[in-house]
Amino acid sequence: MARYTRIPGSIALITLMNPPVNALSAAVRQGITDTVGRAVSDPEVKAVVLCGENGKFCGGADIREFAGPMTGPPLIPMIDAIEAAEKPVVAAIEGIALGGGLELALACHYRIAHVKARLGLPEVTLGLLPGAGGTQRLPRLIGVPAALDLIVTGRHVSAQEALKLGIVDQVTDGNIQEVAMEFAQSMSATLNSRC
Ligand SMILES: CC/C=C\C/C=C/C(=O)SCCNC(=O)CCNC(=O)[C@H](O)C(C)(C)COP(=O)(O)OP(=O)(O)OC[C@H]1O[C@@H](n2cnc3c(N)ncnc32)[C@H](O)[C@@H]1OP(=O)(O)O
Repeated sequence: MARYTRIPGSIALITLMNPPVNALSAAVRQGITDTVGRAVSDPEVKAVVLCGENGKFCGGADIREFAGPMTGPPLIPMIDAIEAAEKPVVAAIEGIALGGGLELALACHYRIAHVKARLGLPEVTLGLLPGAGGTQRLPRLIGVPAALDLIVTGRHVSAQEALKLGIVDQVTDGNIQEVAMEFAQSMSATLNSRC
């Protein structure tokens, strides 16, 4: 599931809700698809913030659904729709952004991480390769050698290392949602002043 909240000041806050790690279950993918569509089509919304409930952004694919048939919206079109949104979309990364969770964040236009967050593409530890754009978006963002290191080792990086590598735009020890919403607001103001 994903909760949609309209924040005064023209921000839509989308919160992933799937305890314990807000993994991308069929219901979460459906929730993201629906709420992003709602935010994009609402003329009052100028920017979008994507976050996870209970201090965790997203743990990636829901490993509890691996045994069954795939249901719900596929991941790639959902992620591509975020990248294609004509309003700034900011990922507010707290706790973890792993696997498909990091791929989701990479499709956002900006990423803000809490200082204690960890990011990574651990697919290789499951015998997989990142399949939702991570092998394209990460090298474009940080270069091939650094991206390859993360993809083939599956190691997690701290928020500070992610900042140094260029995966995230800002690190904060403050309230991640408030910082991300302020950032989104200023990005939308900058974009609007240029139009
Ligand atoms: C539809 C998309 C299809 C494909 C593209 C995407 C592919 C991927 O995303 S592959 C990557 C999937 N994610 C992972 O491999 C992460 C695996 N988890 C971890 O590394 C760790 O659990 C953690 C770092 C997320 C948390 O570690 P820690 O704090 O030490 O806690 P636990 O390991 O004890 O886990 C707590 C709790 O969370 C459950 N859990 C963890 N990850 C997932 C997940 N991806 N899906 C569902 N549930 C997850 C874990 O089982 C524990 O549950 P219980 O407390 O009930 O045992």
